[in-house]
Amino acid sequence: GKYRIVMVRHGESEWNQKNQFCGWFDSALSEKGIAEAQAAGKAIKDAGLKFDVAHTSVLTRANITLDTILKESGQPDVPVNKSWRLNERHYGGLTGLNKAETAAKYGEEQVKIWRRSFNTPPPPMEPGHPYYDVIVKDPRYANGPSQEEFPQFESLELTIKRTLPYWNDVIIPQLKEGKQIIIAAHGNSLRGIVKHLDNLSEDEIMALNLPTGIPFVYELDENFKPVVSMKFLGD
Ligand SMILES: CC(=O)Oc1ccccc1S(=O)(=O)Nc1cc2c(c(O)c1O)C(=O)c1ccccc1C2=O
Repeated sequence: GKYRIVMVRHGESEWNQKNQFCGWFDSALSEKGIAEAQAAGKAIKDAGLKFDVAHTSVLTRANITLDTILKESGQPDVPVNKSWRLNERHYGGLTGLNKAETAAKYGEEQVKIWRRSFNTPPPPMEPGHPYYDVIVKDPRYANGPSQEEFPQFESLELTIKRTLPYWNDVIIPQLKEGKQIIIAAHGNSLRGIVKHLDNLSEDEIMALNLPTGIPFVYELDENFKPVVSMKFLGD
């Protein structure tokens, strides 16, 4: 196709390891997550993929995944653009809870509803929540979102709604300039891009769980329609 773009979901974080909702909390990569990022870098190197620019969220687990990939593939100086719009979904008041705590606090039925809902949000993260201040006051959000539009929770629908402007207003123009791009982001922000590219339904995108640390390639035609969808490296 006329255009090609590489994307990768960051590796396991320390909170993933404990089955805790992470969302906008800045959890580090676990040892396994670091190893996944190194393997991703090797796959990129073996595929001979070179980039002019890289995009990622403002969350460390995605940033380190990207840095590791760029270093492992011998291109440490690729300029990196960070945006909150590529952040993971904000799990609101569930942030930090694990499976048992979530079920204990809200009941299995509510969890089942949340799991299969595209537009039902989790409860808000209110001031006083253990992670409210560390997230809302993080200087990384100096360039947005503004205090008024700062999310206290996100449904998958809301996550996709704030990720797609980045695709349309930043990525597409750079593709048009002929730039080779890699995006290192999160399961739900990448779902937004994939749903848009492949015109997937709400149910189809909710059924898609992108694997961590395995880069995938899209080849797009002149209208940015996929001619190759989600080709995983190493396949
Ligand atoms: C694999 C796993 O243990 O997932 C966890 C982790 C923390 C809490 C609950 C669970 S669970 O086993 O109930 N599974 C589980 C639970 C949930 C979700 C989900 O995708 C999922 O897989 C959501 O997307 C989700 C989205 C928005 C609110 C709640 C949930 C939720 O409660």
